[in-house]
Amino acid sequence: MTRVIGLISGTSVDGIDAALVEIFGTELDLKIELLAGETYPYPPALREKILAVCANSAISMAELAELDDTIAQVFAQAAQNIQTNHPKAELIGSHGQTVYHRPPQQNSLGYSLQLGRGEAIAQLTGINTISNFRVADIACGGQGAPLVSRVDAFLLSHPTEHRCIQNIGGIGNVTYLAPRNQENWLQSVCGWDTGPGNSLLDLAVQYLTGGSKTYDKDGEWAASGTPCIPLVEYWLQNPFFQEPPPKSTGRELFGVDYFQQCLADIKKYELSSGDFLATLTELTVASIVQSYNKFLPKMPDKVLICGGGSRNLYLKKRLETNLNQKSETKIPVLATDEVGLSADYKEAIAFAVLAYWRNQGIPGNLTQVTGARKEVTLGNIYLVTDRLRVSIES
Ligand SMILES: Nc1ncnc2c1ncn2[C@@H]1O[C@H](COP(=O)(O)OP(=O)(O)OP(=O)(O)O)[C@@H](O)[C@H]1O
Ligand SMILES: CC(=O)N[C@H]1[C@@H]2OC[C@@H](O2)[C@@H](O)[C@@H]1O[C@H](C)C(=O)O
Repeated sequence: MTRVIGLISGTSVDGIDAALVEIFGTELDLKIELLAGETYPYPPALREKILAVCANSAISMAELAELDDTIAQVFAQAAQNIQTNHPKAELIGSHGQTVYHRPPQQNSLGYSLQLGRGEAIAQLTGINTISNFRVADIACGGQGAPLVSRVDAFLLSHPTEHRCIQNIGGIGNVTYLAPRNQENWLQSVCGWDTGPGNSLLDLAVQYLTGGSKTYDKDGEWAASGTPCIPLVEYWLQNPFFQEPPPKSTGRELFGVDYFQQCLADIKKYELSSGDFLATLTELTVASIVQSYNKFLPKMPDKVLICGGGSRNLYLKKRLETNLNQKSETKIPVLATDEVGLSADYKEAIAFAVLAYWRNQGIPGNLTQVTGARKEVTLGNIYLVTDRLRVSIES
């Protein structure tokens, strides 16, 4: 057993998800025990700065260095806090904070930058730390995302059920899992970014409330409105939604500029604020279901949702309705908690597992998901215990 801390702050930039887990086995026998899970909100000024950088505001190299170190410090503090009243962890897997993601183009590699450098976290915590998970996959021509699919496969596949594991964070991403009893089940895993999760919804709530609210709690505001389907159908014409996998995205596409365009588009319709939020929710839901209909080998028996959007009751209801519009048999939408894996901390758990695999030389990517030429171990290892130095001193 290895005790590992997983750390991540995603595209919602709402805070650091920390998970303290005990990990057993390797792949087919992989098991995890969640000892503690917590979200540590960013200080408001730091969140503002990160969101500005994510929205492409220019910063100097000195400001970039300072931001990288500040994020490393708050990540290190989260690692210390999550261990309170628990035995010390042996390893940290830190995703860091994505501030820029550029999928590979025709003849050029992708690029993905996560701030909160692992070498600083290692020194601040005194715990061996693994970070920078995306670059090895990108160097092999991959998208560098989504990386949770291999972890989903070994933690959430079922002997006989076809499952979709749908993350609804700032951005949405899916992993399709064929039954484990099926021959070559691992090779038949697929996955991709589906498009906006909560990113546009959050921007809309912040716009409508002058910043006094940052999200639509439980989807109550959207539930008071009616989605404008013609607008959703117009937005779904965006090339991203037609693009076959492998594909990844971020706030670079579904961020502030896209939101401003949505605002301009609604001017032609007399939408209430509830209608506007219902319509943005419908875009998230319709982009998910359309990608299943277009790119899955078959529709799943069950959809398991995770990420903050899994708490949005209106979104969950609309997803279930949309999924079952054409389906003969009812496809239930459940939170991953229902199958024993925390919907809130699944991504943090995933990076704990990816670090654990890196430490054992086990690859972390699935080439059929990211499009990388080969499977590779993911992450840079930063050691604080140097065996050589100990042997010289002793
Ligand atoms: N009770 C709730 N009701 C509705 N929405 C919620 C609720 N709690 C959280 N959310 C939504 O979830 C978002 C945060 O989700 P999450 O932490 O999964 O995003 P993330 O991990 O940063 O994104 P990504 O997975 O794209 O990196 C919030 O910004 C909010 O929109
Ligand atoms: C560059 C980046 O941070 N991408 C995120 C984003 O947020 C959701 C989706 O897009 C996913 O592909 C990815 O993160 C998760 C943890 C992943 O790599 O699986």
